Amino acid sequence: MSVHQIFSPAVTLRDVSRAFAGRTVLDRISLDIRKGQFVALLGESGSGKTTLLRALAGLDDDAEIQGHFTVPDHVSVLFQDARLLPWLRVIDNLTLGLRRSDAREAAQEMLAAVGLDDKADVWPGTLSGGQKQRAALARSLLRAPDLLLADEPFGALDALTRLKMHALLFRLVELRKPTVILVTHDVDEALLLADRILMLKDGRIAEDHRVDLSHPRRTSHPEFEALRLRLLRSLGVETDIV
Ligand SMILES: Nc1ncnc2c1ncn2[C@@H]1O[C@H](COP(=O)(O)OP(=O)(O)OP(=O)(O)O)[C@@H](O)[C@H]1O
Repeated sequence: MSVHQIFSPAVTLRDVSRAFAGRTVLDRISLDIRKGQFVALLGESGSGKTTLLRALAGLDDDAEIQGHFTVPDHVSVLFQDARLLPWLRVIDNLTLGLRRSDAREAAQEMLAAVGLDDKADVWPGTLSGGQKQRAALARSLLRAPDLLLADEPFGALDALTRLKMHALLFRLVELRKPTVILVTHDVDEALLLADRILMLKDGRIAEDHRVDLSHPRRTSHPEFEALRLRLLRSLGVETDIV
């Protein structure tokens, strides 16, 4: 591996701006994210997190984006709703569009990895919310993305299922080490999973924190708690009542 490969970032943004009807949402954002880094993107509601993610995912109108950004070739996107096609069985949702001869075997393995090995042949409509999200995660990771863009993937799940999904996502990401950008409202989720936490405010990256805590992380760790309070305050939460 050359020095260039080691240090070249997976994602770069240079003066990226996006406005809707003349109102600036992203304001000349410049950023480098290194390969394999797990980045959590926080920000108040309406601060532009989804807008930024959609731009990187190629889901926005290129003509409307100013500035320049680069992402790797293989990008997977995970949304809050699992977006499984209801007329395809779970395994066919996973293999849809996959061009590899062992697609079914690989999909079955991935389903096993997310604890859904017995659900391959059922219809998505028969799955619980957590199971759908696990299937969606399996579908994303089956594509072996270099970059995983996740927009509040666990936002609609109950607290217990969320915690299980955190552990699952962390375990699967550790195996393949894609670069991850996770949009979340949940400060604890960001602190439990991410190496780096970005705070979006007024269209800019207002804060950029490195999280050096080892895994598994404990919410009771003093550094965890200190950063948690700081992030909550930045999000406008009165921290004396949380
Ligand atoms: N297609 C659109 N047309 C007009 N305005 C838009 C469009 N998409 C987003 N916006 C505006 O851009 C701003 C940022 O929206 P965005 O969804 O990126 O915020 P967010 O940080 O992801 O919010 P939330 O945390 O509530 O999901 C909002 O004011 C929103 O109304």
